[in-house]
Amino acid sequence: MRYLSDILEGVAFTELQGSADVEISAVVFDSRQVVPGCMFVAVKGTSVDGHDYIEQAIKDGAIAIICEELPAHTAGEVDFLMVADSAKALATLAANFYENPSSNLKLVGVTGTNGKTTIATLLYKLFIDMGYKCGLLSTVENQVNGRIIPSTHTTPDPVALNKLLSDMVDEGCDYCFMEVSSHAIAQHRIDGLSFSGGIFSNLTHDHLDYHKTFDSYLKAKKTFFDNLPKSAFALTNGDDKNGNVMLQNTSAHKKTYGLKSMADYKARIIENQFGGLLLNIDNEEVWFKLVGTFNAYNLLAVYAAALLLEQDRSKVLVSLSKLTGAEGRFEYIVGPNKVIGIVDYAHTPDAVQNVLSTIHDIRKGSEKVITVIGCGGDRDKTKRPVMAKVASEWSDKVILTSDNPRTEDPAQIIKDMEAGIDPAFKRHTVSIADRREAIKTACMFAQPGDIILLAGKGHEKYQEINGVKNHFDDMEELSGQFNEMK
Ligand SMILES: CC(=O)N[C@H]1[C@@H](OP(=O)(O)OP(=O)(O)OC[C@H]2O[C@@H](n3ccc(=O)[nH]c3=O)[C@H](O)[C@@H]2O)O[C@H](CO)[C@@H](O)[C@@H]1O[C@H](C)C(=O)N[C@@H](C)C(=O)N[C@H](CCC(=O)O)C(=O)O
Ligand SMILES: Nc1ncnc2c1ncn2[C@@H]1O[C@H](COP(=O)(O)OP(=O)(O)OP(=O)(O)O)[C@@H](O)[C@H]1O
Ligand SMILES: N[C@H](CCC[C@H](N)C(=O)O)C(=O)O
Ligand SMILES: [Mg+2]
Repeated sequence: MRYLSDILEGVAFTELQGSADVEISAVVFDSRQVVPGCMFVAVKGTSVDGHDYIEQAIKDGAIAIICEELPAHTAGEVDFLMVADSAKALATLAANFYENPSSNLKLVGVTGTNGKTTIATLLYKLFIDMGYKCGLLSTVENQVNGRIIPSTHTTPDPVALNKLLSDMVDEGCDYCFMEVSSHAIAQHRIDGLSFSGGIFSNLTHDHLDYHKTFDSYLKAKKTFFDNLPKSAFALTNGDDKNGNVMLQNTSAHKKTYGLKSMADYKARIIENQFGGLLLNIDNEEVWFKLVGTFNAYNLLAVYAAALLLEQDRSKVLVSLSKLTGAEGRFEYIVGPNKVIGIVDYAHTPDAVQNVLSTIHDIRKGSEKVITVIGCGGDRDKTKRPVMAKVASEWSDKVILTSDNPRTEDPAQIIKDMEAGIDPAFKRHTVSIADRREAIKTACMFAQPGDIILLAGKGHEKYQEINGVKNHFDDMEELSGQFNEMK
């Protein structure tokens, strides 16, 4: 139990009706989760306004209400607190409720369009391998020192987030590595957290449905670095066009990594093959299990962050060289006739281009590349034609299919994709809305040694159609097909 007065610390409220001397059982921002004695925070959302649920929350037992506007009737035993921005207040309230767990951990946030899961997961695995107790908050899963907690978002809401951090503190964790999505920054999910470091991977086209313009997407990412404390490090990819923009207004220690530009942490690719990467990293040659130029960046970011967290350089390299990447990121299996099947989470134009150019770099000769790809429904529509264009130009055959159509018509999403394909590449393209059939067809097309890329769903274990998540797993489908081909 916590007192309202404790939870209000640092919250700039403009009006308080009632007494701050009451015990609060929970902080809740969804009326459907109200429990007796809780505080209900009314947040204006993208589809509805939490203020419309205040009455329901009180009926169900909320005893304190945080809101931007007072409802018409405020009589009764309930406390009302007015704030200028409920979403911002929610983050502070949640952190206070759980006694600011982030200040008892070394918390490192990773942001950027692509690579967040890979970098955060590698850091988690690395620090566990070096003997620390750690936490991980990622798209694939959350972990509290080895205990897996399924994740619903890349970055959880402030209440779930602080609860997870508090569990990490209770279990004696030293570090937490977390992904910081642009939605989370814009929605103040991470406000009030105390970061020891921030890492930027890259910025390319994604989420313009939500941020509207590339500039506001960039500004959201930059806010994370603007708000880092002086004691933290701000580590950026110096080779990315916007890498240095991220650090312009931060007061944290500025550090860079890169393969091309002048940087504090440098690496050079010596070998890039299916078996892994040989990097010259700070003048030492080391083999890593991950594949592709983009993973050279991810590995270098992890190496640099570990050094900034004062870890021993040679221990870091030894551990890092043993690690595999995150689930569903460039995971491959070899089928009959040496056909290679790759499952990857590329769901942006840049990621599709990176993964396909990697395949081109590492294939041995004239093997054909067959790509199965779709685009999410109810998400950025402008990336659809671009992803299809990139896939068609970098593959010998493309099968356009579904990837979580959500509430949209799968055929329309495929049409949006087809619009991006140059007529010269159309004859290499087929459209099969059913992803299972699309994967089966790719396997049928494959000649000995060919490479099949299943892009976009990575670790996901479902296909979301009309609000229903049906079990679907690209790797399971692929290995099933390979077994049938035997
Ligand atoms: C667009 C978006 O990000 N939406 C997030 C947002 O919901 P919202 O603003 O739409 O909420 P809303 O439905 O309008 O409701 C407003 C308020 O009323 C409350 N409410 C609503 C109904 C009710 O009966 N009672 C009630 O109290 C809600 O709890 C909420 O507080 O706040 C919710 C609570 O934190 C999130 O769950 C929700 O994520 C949705 C489900 C989502 O799909 N988000 C994706 C796009 C996202 O966040 N993705 C990023 C990663 C992207 C990447 O990987 O790069 C992520 O971090 O996961
Ligand atoms: N550093 C990188 N640069 C460009 N592309 C990358 C990079 N790292 C990974 N990718 C590509 O992007 C895909 C997603 O990688 P990852 O899951 O690590 O990114 P993410 O930023 O966590 O994505 P999300 O925003 O969906 O959570 C990978 O499967 C790969 O195709
Ligand atoms: N986490 C990201 C990627 C989803 C990838 C793809 N499978 C889709 O459903 O669009 C998002 O929410 O945009
Ligand atoms: Mg991720």
